[in-house]
Amino acid sequence: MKSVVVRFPGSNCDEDMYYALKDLGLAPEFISAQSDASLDEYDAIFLPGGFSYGDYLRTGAIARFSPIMAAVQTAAAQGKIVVGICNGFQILTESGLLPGQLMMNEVPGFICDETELVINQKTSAFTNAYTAEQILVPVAHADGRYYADAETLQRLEDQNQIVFKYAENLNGSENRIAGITNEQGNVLGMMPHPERAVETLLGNTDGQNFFKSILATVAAQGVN
Ligand SMILES: NC(=O)CC[C@H](N)C(=O)O
Repeated sequence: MKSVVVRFPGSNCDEDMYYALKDLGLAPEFISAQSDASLDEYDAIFLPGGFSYGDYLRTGAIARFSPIMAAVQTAAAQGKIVVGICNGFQILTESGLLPGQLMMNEVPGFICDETELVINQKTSAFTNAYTAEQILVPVAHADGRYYADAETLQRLEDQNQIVFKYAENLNGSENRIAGITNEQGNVLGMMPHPERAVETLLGNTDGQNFFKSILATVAAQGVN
């Protein structure tokens, strides 16, 4: 398989993401958000964390107009794996690829910590390799409070689109939501950072199975 990490002006988790993908066999490349190239050659597309366009206006609100986003929309519609971590999640909601919105944390301020996540959907494209009920994953955000209207929240619950929930609600997210997919299950956004939990030397490998799940999903689609 081949994967790609999209670099926006202000991305700062792009190298971490690239390292995790490379280490775990997802064969990444980088592409600039300013590119209008096609993403046809890639099986999975990753929008990393950071502060695209300085978080001005609203997080992700400017980045979603980047030239590359047309190809990201196409890839998502084709059923390819599209992942947005943290600022990437914010860009995906602003793009309309995922429902809802990321708002300022309930207690305003930047949270930099590790947090327990409940794996709420074990069979998703992003969690199928996990056997654990909960995993420990780093978080680093000021605008991580997931918000959607009651009808949308009910639909997310009913259609099993809530993949990760916070064990303890650290930012005031509705329904303790930490990560969701689209209806088709191929586009995922999450605020915590699995790419920062893949290295024994750094003391946490709970993120590895996130990437192994994607590898298994792409392999099941018939891609080597
Ligand atoms: N680590 C990140 O991606 C930060 C996301 C975003 N800029 C926020 O503070 O909420």
